[in-house]
This record gives sequence, C-alpha cells and structure tokens, in this order.
Amino acid sequence: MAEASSSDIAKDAAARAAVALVEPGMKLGLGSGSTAAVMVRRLAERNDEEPLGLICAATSAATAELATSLGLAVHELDQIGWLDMTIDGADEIDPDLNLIKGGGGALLREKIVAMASDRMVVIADPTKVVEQLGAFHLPVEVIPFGWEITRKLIGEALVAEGMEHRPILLRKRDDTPYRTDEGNLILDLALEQIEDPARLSRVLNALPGVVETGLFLNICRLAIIGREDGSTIELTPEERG
Ligand SMILES: O=C(CO)[C@H](O)[C@H](O)COP(=O)(O)O
Repeated sequence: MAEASSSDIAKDAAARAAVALVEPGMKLGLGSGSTAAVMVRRLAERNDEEPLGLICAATSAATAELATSLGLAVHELDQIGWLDMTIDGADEIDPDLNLIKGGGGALLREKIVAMASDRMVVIADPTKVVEQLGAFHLPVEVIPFGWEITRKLIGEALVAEGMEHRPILLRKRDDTPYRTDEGNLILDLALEQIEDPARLSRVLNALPGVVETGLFLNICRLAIIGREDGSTIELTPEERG
C-alpha cells in the first residue's frame, strides 16, 4: 500500500478533530473536496462503531453519493431545515477566517449549506492558510446564458475597481466546460491578491449573470488545521484581537 503523504496526514488529522465535534442526533452539513471526503469517511467509521443518528445534508452530488455509500443518512436540505454544523474544506483561509472556496466547483451549494448552519467548521492542511486571499484563482459561478457577456462585465468591473487581473478563464474538465451540480459554469479569476474581499463580493454579486462567488466572508467561526505530524491547531477570528 502507498505510504500516506504529509498532506494526507494533515487532512486526516483535521478531519478526525472535526468529527470529534459531532454530537449524536446532529443535523450536519457535509462539505466537498478531498479533505471533506476524508472527514465523511471518518464520520462514517465513527457512526459504524457508535450509531449517531445523524441527519446529513450534502454540498454536492459527489459527497451525497460517498456519504450514502458509507451508510450515512443524507437528505435534501429543505427536508431537514436548519443544520447544527457544517464541516467543509477550503482553498484559502485568511486571518479573519474569510475563505476562498470552489476549487472543486461546489461553491454554491457549499455556501447555501454553510449559511443554513449554526456553525461552519473548516478543515484544511497548512498550505491553505494565507495572510491575504487571492493567490488561489477565485471561482465565480455564472449562468450559461450570455456567459461571455458576464465574463466581459466581470472584467470591466475589476478594471473599474483598479484590480489587476489576468484573462478570466472558463473552467474546463476534459476539454469541455465544467458544469456545476446546478448546471452552471465557473469562471476562474486570477487576481493575485484581494485587498477588500467584502467590496469585491458586492461588486461581483451585483452583476446579473453571476450566481455566487467563492468568497465566504464572516461565515466560518472555526478552522481546524491539520499538521504533518498528525497534530492540529484551531484558528478562530477572535484570536486576531
Ligand atoms: O470548495 C471546495 C469545493 O468546491 C473544497 O472544499 C476546496 O476546493 C478544498 O478542496 P480540497 O480539500 O480537495 O483541497
């Protein structure tokens, strides 16, 4: 069997620590991406040992399939209503626990599920922790109708904001446009740095073809960062002082 990489160890440590926060009977949001998938596996293991009576909502079709295959009860979000906690990964985490998400293309459902939760807990390896958001390309979900016009409008809005950017790329998978679970497209914005995430979020969300951005601002209250030695550290926005 292949040896676990340091990144695998870190993801697993964060996932285990988050699963330890889960209480019996919880209504739980399950994130998407490789770190969230590790968490779903660890959660299912715990549930096998000690049935927890969880009711889960998934942030993507892939997560729903994984969780269901492992014996977790997955329901539509609207059937559940409000969630106690959502555990998800992230692409970047800044000191205020503002996030860039959507590297896996599930940002819209991820944001809806996170905002329908009392608490969003993010799990990640140390490479995701940054001083300022923006090195990771910012995913923006847009509707397919007129997407090239939407891309042009986004470019113009960025210029009007004085933001340098490289060409805005339509996300592709196997050479064809990537479609989200909602059938939308994703534009990836290479911005290098985002000085004012709240302003950028407002500007982008004001454009008609934009469905949602990967900026998750003031949503996450706890980030669990796994380390290569299997330990974890917990970050909260308050620590910033
Ligand atoms: O936002 C996401 C998917 O839309 C993921 O949570 C994010 O991309 C992190 O993924 P990974 O854990 O594989 O690095």
